[in-house]
Amino acid sequence: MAMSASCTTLLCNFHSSTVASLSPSLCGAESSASRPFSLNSCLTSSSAAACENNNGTAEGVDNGKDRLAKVPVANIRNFSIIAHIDHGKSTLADKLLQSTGTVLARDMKEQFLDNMDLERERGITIKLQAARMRFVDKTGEPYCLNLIDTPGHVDFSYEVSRSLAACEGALLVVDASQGVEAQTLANVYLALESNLEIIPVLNKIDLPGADPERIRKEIEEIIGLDCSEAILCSAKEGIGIVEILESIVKKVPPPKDTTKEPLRALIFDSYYDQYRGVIVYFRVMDGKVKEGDVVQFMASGKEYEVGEVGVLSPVQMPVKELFAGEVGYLAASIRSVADARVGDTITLSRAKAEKALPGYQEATPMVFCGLFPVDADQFAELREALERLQLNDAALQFEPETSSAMGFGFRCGFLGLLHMDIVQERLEREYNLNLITTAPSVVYRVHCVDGSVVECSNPSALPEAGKRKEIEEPYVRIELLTPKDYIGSLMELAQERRGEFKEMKFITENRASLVYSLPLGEMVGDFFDQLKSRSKGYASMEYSVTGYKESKLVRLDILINEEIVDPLAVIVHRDKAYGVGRALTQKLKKLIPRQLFKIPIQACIGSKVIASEAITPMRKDVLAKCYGGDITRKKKLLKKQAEGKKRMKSVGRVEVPQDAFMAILRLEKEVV
Ligand SMILES: Nc1nc2c(ncn2[C@@H]2O[C@H](COP(=O)(O)OP(=O)(O)OP(=O)(O)O)[C@@H](O)[C@H]2O)c(=O)[nH]1
Repeated sequence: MAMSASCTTLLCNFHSSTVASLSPSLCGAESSASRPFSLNSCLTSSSAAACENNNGTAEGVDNGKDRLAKVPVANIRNFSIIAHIDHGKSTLADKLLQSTGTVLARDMKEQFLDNMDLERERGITIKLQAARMRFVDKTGEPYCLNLIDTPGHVDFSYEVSRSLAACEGALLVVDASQGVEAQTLANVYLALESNLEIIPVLNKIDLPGADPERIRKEIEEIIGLDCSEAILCSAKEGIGIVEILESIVKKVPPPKDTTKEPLRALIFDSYYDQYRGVIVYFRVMDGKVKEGDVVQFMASGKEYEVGEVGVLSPVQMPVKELFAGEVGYLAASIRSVADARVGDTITLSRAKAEKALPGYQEATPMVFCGLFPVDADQFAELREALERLQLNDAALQFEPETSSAMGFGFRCGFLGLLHMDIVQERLEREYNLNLITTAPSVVYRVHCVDGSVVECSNPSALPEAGKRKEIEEPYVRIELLTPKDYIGSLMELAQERRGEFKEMKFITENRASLVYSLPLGEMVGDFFDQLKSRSKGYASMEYSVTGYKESKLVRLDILINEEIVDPLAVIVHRDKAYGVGRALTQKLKKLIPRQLFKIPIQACIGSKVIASEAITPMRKDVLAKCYGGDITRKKKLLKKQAEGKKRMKSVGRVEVPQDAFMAILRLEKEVV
């Protein structure tokens, strides 16, 4: 997966004074916001003369801060920051960049590494980024530190694992007022699998509720990590930052100098740049790579000639060559991120490595939904927008879908719900599309009587009852960490969602871990919201897909005004079908606006109606209260009404609003 935050945005975020400070020759260059790529082309010329490499060391542009000065491999440190969401990873990364002079404080937009607008708004890191810093330790020895940022959401754990595999060490950031959370655990396990040196950092010690001693013990008990030297830090106030840098230098081992071996470089990120093709971020594990080399991406088999290699400081700065241990980028006019996927190994085409680096996985979408343009004329635009997003996001899948109720649209596959949300939001925001989205569904495996097996991600396409032998659905192992007061309500939640209890452990006196096996289909939707609301925000969760299991599932069809509305069809467990049918028809009755005629709403399994409601006729006359007079006021009211109708889809003669297509996700209270 590669979500599409890009260095385009990164460059745009630079203040023109930063541009000037990077290279004197850039003074007076066009604003990076208006011409994001002018910065890079300028850097190409300024750096060409300055880059010289020998015996596995890196040398680059001296921009006045020696940021890219030459250091031996023994003085390189590659590290990551792992943390639960909101424990302060991005704030700490910002402070590390500032205190090493990599980015000047005055140019620092808060959370520099989270550079995509959506990330900023949601306060979460979706996309990984990397930055090279120069740090001189207290003995006066200069070091090159490469920070590889990781996304902080369960949807992207594969990316986390790849960026960790590119490092030798990791800072484990734990909020000193909150303690260990589910995501902390999941990430620590990933780091341990990659044999990383882990440095515990207790963040937010400035908060009145911080209790570093308690959290120190908690980490030791739960993770078994020695925390006697854990660093006390307040990323916000800049406390403990130098100690962290010293500790990285002291504890994280340097990369091995394997420059003489055939090239193997691990891709931990890539994004599509419309002018230069895909830009690949990688760590050279063995060998070396330079401009002009023909490289092969071992998983995709594609070969390209390298047009540029460089380092991230954090803007891209071309260098002549990158050696084992170094982190950098390359551009090779690659057409799509699918050719250079995260986790793939880059090797030289003329001197191939025997084996690719371990750990590569294809991205498999887990959640699907239908996207339909409200205005049928926007179908071509939607296709183009999806194609453009896909250039940058190898995990996004889509194929055309036709629905009798909705017309032409696309069935799209995503890694998880966050991924789905982001893609939808980008389509609407960046491509100005007005979309109707159907409720998310998982992929069901249907065994048919004729012996065939059909994978079905669209409830309305589920084979007829008579043709099916059994249906399997994906299951996840879910671990919930919660204060003990909420154990009861979370167990209730898991049981309502057909969870099978696996184990419960008290990880400290007050906090428990609950493990369930749960159908993924029950988790898409509002599970996370429910978890947060039932635990007053204190519980956290982590899940991984374990496989498929047979379930007694049925397809529930919804008829509005006697017409089947296929995007409203849902696959539910047989025991829940009546409750869901009743709740869904009641909910739709509330959501669909009254019309001039009576509208029956029915829920059916096959031809059997299991619940029905009716919307009584009435015309909503927005002008009813507007006696006489002012035409402008009337126009305003009518315009408002028309705007409200924008996100509606006509199904036959009935206008169905967007909310109705998501009604299934908000039924919990109603379903018994
Ligand atoms: N009081 C205090 N607040 C902090 C500190 N560090 C971070 N914060 C705040 O905690 C919130 C979350 O910080 P982020 O840096 O965005 O957390 P994150 O771990 O990067 O979150 P994701 O990007 O979602 O993974 C922000 O409001 C920060 O201002 C700290 O040392 N003290």
